[in-house]
Amino acid sequence: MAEEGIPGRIVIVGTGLIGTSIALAMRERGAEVLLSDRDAGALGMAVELGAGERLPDGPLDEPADLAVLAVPPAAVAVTLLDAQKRGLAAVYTDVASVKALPLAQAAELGCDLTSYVAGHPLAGRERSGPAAAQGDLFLGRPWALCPTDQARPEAIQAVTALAEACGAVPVTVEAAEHDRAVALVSHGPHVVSAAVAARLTAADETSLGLAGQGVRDVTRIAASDPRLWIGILSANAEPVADVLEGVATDLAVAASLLRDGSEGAAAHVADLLLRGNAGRARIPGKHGGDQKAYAVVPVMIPDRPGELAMIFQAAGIAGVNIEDVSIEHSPGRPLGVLEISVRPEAADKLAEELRARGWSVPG
Ligand SMILES: NC(=O)c1ccc[n+]([C@@H]2O[C@H](COP(=O)([O-])OP(=O)(O)OC[C@H]3O[C@@H](n4cnc5c(N)ncnc54)[C@H](O)[C@@H]3O)[C@@H](O)[C@H]2O)c1
Ligand SMILES: O=C(O)C(=O)C[C@]1(C(=O)O)C=C[C@@H](O)C=C1
Repeated sequence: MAEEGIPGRIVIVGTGLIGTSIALAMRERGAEVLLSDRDAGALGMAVELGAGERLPDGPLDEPADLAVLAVPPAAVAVTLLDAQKRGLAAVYTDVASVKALPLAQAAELGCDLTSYVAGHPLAGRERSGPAAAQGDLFLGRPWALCPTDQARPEAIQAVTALAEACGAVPVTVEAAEHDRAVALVSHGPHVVSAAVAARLTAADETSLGLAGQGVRDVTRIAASDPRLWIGILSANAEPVADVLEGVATDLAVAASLLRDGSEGAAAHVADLLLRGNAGRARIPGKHGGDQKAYAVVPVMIPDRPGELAMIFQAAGIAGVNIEDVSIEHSPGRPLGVLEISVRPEAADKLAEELRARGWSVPG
């Protein structure tokens, strides 16, 4: 039974990262979720993850409260038209990272704009597909809503309730203003991250071997799906180009000042760094609660076959559920660091079990 005040029956079209994350969040609130994707593999995996049931091919016995279109920006308007023709839901929303173009396309195709409220959760990951989905992805994050003048109040209310039920903070903003804003805080930074990461394609082994956390932080989002992102960037081309030109100017000036080498030049470069400090400080903290915080147990692992399996088995024997793992390799070294994320209350137990079995667990 769905909690009161939330859309109780939802259709999700597009069971990738965002669609499946919304589905998981809404399932946790007791909603009935019907899933659809043109990719049978993505759909099957979302169902297996417990995100919901398959949407039947034929008509529904009664329309769902809400349909969420979690498809790439270029597919939003056609998907909306199709969903409305099928009468899938009383209210429709999407999650695309750009808003003005899909809205214009929806109007051009003759979609019903009274039941449609465009949306965009400002939360995501550098990985695509249902396997990367997380039910707590949206906790405390802004969720932009861009209702047109034609949107019915009940439609706005239903989409607001979806965002809130996912733990996000709804922010109403006009579509063109949204697109300029995300060019600055999301799309521009994405290209800058890609440009920094692209320098590494020609890097030699010595340089790569010296990579620390700084370059990993700056390039995390450069690992994202280029097909999705070219669609986002080209649908928001002018605002993104404006941001990139500003960044390019700062970089060109910094390069020429560094070559100059004088004290005065260094002071000018320092000015860019200070502006960087000031800009970074202006990014607000998240509005609400944090995503689940896990404790990380680091384990030094010898580069030997079967080592990971034995560690996972030891965690199982200790009764500790592993939430996530990552491996830090030091190129050319016989040891790596396995970082095991577990619930904070389980961290000591796991560390003790692993130490007792001979592994080195620093800290
Ligand atoms: N990735 C992020 O960080 C992020 C964050 C917020 C919003 N968004 C937006 O969310 C949307 C989905 O992105 P994602 O990261 O989940 O991508 P994804 O690639 O993980 O998932 C997209 C899914 O849509 C399906 N799809 C594509 N066209 C379809 C169609 N016509 N009908 C049915 N299914 C279709 C694909 O098969 C895929 O399973 C995009 O519009 C994106 O701009 C992405
Ligand atoms: O954190 C990430 O990996 C993201 O890509 C998230 C991010 C962002 O730039 O904040 C990217 C695009 C989306 O439209 C919304 C969120």
